[in-house]
Amino acid sequence: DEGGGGRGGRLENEERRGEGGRGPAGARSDPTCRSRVQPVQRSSALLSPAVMFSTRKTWDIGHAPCLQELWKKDVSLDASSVDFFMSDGEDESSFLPLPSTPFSQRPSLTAELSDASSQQLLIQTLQDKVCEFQSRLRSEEVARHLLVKELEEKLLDQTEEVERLRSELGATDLEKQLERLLVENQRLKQELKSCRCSELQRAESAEACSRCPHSQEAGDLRREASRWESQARQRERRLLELEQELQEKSRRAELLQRQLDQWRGRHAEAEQRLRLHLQECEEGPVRQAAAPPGVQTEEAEQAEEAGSQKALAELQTQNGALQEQLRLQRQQLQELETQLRESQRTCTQLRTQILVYEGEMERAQGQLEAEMQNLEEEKNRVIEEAFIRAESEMKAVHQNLAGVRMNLLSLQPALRTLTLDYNCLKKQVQDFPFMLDKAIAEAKQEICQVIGEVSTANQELLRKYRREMNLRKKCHNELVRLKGNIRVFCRVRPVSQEEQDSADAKTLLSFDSEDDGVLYLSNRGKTMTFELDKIFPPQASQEEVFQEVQSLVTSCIDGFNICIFAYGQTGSGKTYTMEGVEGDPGINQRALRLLFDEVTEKAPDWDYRITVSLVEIYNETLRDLLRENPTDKLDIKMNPDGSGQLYVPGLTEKTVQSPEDINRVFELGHANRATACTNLNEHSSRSHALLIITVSGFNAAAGTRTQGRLNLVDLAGSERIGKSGAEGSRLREAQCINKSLSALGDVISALRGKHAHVPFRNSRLTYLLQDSLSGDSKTLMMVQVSPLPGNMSESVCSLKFAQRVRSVELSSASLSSKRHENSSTSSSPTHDSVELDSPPVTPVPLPISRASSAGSTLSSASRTPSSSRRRSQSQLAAGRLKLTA
Ligand SMILES: Nc1ncnc2c1ncn2[C@@H]1O[C@H](COP(=O)(O)OP(=O)(O)OP(=O)(O)O)[C@@H](O)[C@H]1O
Repeated sequence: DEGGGGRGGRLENEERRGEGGRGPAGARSDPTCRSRVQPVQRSSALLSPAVMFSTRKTWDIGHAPCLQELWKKDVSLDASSVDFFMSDGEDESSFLPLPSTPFSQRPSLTAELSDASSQQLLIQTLQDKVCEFQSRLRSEEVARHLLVKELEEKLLDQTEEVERLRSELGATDLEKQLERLLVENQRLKQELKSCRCSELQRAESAEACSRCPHSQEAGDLRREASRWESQARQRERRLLELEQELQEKSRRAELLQRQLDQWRGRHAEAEQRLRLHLQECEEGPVRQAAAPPGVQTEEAEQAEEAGSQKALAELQTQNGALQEQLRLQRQQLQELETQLRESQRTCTQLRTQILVYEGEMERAQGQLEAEMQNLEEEKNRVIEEAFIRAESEMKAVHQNLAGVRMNLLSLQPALRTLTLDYNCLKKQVQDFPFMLDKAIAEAKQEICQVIGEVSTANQELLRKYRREMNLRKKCHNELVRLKGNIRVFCRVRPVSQEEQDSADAKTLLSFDSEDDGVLYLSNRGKTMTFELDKIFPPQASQEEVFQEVQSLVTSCIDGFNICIFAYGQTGSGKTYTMEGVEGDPGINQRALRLLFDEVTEKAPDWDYRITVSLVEIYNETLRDLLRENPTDKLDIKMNPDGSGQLYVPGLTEKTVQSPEDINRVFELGHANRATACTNLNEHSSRSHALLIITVSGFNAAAGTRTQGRLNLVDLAGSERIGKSGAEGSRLREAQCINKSLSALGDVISALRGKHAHVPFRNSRLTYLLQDSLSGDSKTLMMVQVSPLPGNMSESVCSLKFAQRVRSVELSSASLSSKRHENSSTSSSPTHDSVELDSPPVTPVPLPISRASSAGSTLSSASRTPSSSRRRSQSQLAAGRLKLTA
């Protein structure tokens, strides 16, 4: 670079000196030549390094002289001949017609030189001048030869300089670099191809190892490789551009070469013209010398001298033209030098760019090699991992394959069986629609047949059911007729806490552990035995008591009329048994709840309606406790519908559908009973309280209707008037109570004695309960007894009342032997000694009524020896019933 720069600096200095040396003539430039040169300079400035480096041939511009030496020679030439050549400033056009002008003036010159002597002198002079001119021409020719030689040498030097510059500028290195880059490019292409192959292999291995955990890394590597591929493609494109630029430079060098050749041609033509002109100049004096002497005069000599002067002027003009040509050639040389400098600068730039590109290429190559190395290592690593994994997987697959083969061998028989089953099932499935249709048709036919049979059976069942119902009713009636419809229970209340503290707490009652129908009473050293249907000791719970009566309650649903009386002295526990206390209800609430449950159970077939009335009988006055004004008196009348049944006009009947309704009814009854008296406890002791439950049922399927009535009666206290010592209103109360209780005893006696007349009308109580006491109705008398010795007399009266009823019952003719046995038991010595102030029961033999009704049987839990005895009687009666049926 320093040598090139130095040469460039020297050339510029010499160019400046040359311009200064040429003076005004150098300042005049040919516009055509300038216009011809300038486009070339512009195009050379636009040449790119890529064109210059495209091929070496573009720089083969032939032999050229060194411009520096040429310039030095040119300067020396210019110093020796400038005064001669620069004497005239005519332009180039005046030089060209030079040969014609001397020959056109030469005949006039010959005519004027007539004088021989003068002509000889003139000729001699002219010869001398010609000789002088010839010598000068020769010298000029020599100078021109020298100039041409110098120009040729300059061209040679220039060519050599160009060659040298080419070598110095490293054209060969550039070509080597280019070749190296091409080789590198080929190598990169090969590597790229191998990378693509390896990528393909990697992709195949990735497909083979679809579960490879390095698939992500392989994807990254592929993206990196594609990035490098794109960079390589960019560099390839850059190389192509450089090649194109080099080709362009080559074309430019060829153009310069052609211009140089043209310039040489023009130079040769000019030289040829100069030679011809010199030859003509030499021939002119010779021809003049050949003309006849003696005719020359002084005038001729003068004319010849004028002609010589003119010729000399012409020669000077020609010399000026030649000088002008020389100046143009110098100018062209300067232009060529300028182009050369441009080329040198371009070469320098190209070299710099090449160095930069080389650096980039080396860096890129380094990066690419490192990436390739990394990729190769990564590829090898991934391949190794994949290989190891594939090996392990292959092992597992082989093992699985072996297991599968074993399974296959073992499964083949099963498969055959399954195939057979499948074919069989397939055939069955194919046949299934036809079979299904056939089965459906058969099923329809069977269903129709069964429906017909069921319908017929239903009709038959319905007929049988109705017959059975009638039979059942007949049997029940017969049973009632045979066994009686009144049952007598006794319940002994416990001693309260206050009563236990007193001295009178010792009870005189005892129970038979083996017979729940026997009660012993010790009085004055004597023991009385009372035998009833059931005796509840003090520890008997409300539930146990209700279990004994619930069969009676449920028979109400079947359409029977039921009466349950609580009989006993005041404070013996009647209200407790019937109503109960809070949290432990008595028979009333339990009966209603049981009825609800039974009705709900039969609901699908039966539609039941339960109504409730609450009535109080006080001093033979009937009052409705569910009425708004409970003090109103009610009357009992014969039903005007001609059914012969009684009814109470205006009696409130509340429909109950839930236990909540029951609670509301009882609360209302209690409230009305409390408002009608000053002392509720005393009032309740002196009045009868009746809960009348009516159950009406309708069976739509059977078309049957039932209606049963359950009368739950809490009777007034049964203590004797004499003992109580009552007077006035209390006496009247006691009389009314005695009257009604006596009437009840009379009615029961008449019913059991099957008297033609039953005195129902003797009291409001019996009159109101007439329908529930007559016919196939059932009655339970719950005799309440106090265990206290102080109440012993009343307890004995109550028990004797119950015993008498039962004695009458056992006096039936059908059971005469049993009655005799029982009579001997009951007529114990102590029995007769007890004073009986109980209601006046008519001592008429009553039918036996100790067994349960057809719709109500005693619970198995209460079966005792006594119960077994009673059961044997029931079986006997049932046998008779069967015979009757
Ligand atoms: N089986 C029993 N268990 C526990 N306590 C009872 C039992 N029977 C009665 N009692 C209690 O004895 C007391 C008197 O009972 P209750 O009022 O029922 O007699 P009563 O015969 O109805 O009297 P009244 O004729 O005055 O109505 C009450 O406090 C009652 O709680």
